[in-house]
Amino acid sequence: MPNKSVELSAPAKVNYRLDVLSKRPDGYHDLRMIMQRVDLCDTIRINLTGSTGITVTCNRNSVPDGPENIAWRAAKAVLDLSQKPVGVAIDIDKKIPVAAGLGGGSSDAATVLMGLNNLLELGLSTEQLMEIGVTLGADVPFFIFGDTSIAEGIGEKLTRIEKIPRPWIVLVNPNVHVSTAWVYKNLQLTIGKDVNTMPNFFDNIAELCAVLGNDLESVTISRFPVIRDIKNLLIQYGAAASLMSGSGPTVFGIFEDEAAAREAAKKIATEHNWFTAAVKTL
Ligand SMILES: C[C@](O)(CO)[C@H](O)COP(=O)(O)OP(=O)(O)OC[C@H]1O[C@@H](n2ccc(N)nc2=O)[C@H](O)[C@@H]1O
Ligand SMILES: Nc1ncnc2c1ncn2[C@@H]1O[C@H](COP(=O)(O)OP(=O)(O)OP(=O)(O)O)[C@@H](O)[C@H]1O
Repeated sequence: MPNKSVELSAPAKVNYRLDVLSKRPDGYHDLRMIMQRVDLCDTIRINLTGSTGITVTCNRNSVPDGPENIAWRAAKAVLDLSQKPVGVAIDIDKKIPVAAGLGGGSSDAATVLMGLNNLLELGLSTEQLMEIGVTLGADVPFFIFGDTSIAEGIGEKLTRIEKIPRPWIVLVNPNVHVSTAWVYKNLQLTIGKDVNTMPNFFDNIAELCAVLGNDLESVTISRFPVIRDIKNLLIQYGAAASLMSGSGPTVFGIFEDEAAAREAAKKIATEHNWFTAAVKTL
């Protein structure tokens, strides 16, 4: 069994829409979101080792390497379940900004769950992997599900979007870290929020742009006003719409085509010392 290994891509996500519906007794919030994967990926190398135990290495100092790493906890969950006498060495080549609203840690964890399921030949179904995933983090099931989805519950109830355009996206991150827990804690819930169902069919980019929204945006902007400046800059440089992703601070702009996205990303990167990337939607 040992000496088997695999190298996998763990993509980032953006939230096209994030409605917070209510606060639950357990402190989490019921949400309704539209989630989309984008082609900005961490590379995850998973090696089965002869000795037992889990190690995580990463090219970024700010990412923890022990049990605090969500990828470590994903490996632990699978090893506990499998009862096989193997160890796991995980190496993360981080490309996704950390604590950025792009779901990087969640995607790493989902990739480890799926990768180990294959390497150890456990035969766990997508549903079983998603059930393990939600015990690690609310965004993890989405990355196992894969497709562009409406996510409900705390993020674990996923419905495939029937039709949606695949625009280019420009990501801009002003190099500050945002704590997701802090954002939810500082959110003032709107009483009597409209909880109508979310559309799951979009004919074109205009229809998609019309539905964009994020209830967490004003909370994070109150702490980091630069997010509003980035939203405006993306529109100025040709985005059809712009929005903060997840709990932020990363802002994304929607572009019809690759050339326009790359041009906007280049201008912003030249003018500002921010993380900037033009990426495809997956
Ligand atoms: C902001 C989003 O990224 C949008 O996709 C997610 O809602 C957050 O997903 P995540 O980072 O995987 O979340 P977790 O690691 O499970 O939770 C981090 C913290 O966010 C808060 N949290 C998260 C999800 C949720 N539905 N309600 C919450 O209130 C909780 O305070 C929790 O302690
Ligand atoms: N594999 C990992 N990659 C990145 N951060 C990790 C990882 N494991 C643990 N962390 C910790 O988790 C925190 C959140 O990181 P992450 O990049 O997942 O946030 P995020 O992009 O805001 O996620 P979300 O969009 O789900 O809220 C960081 O402060 C980091 O220290």
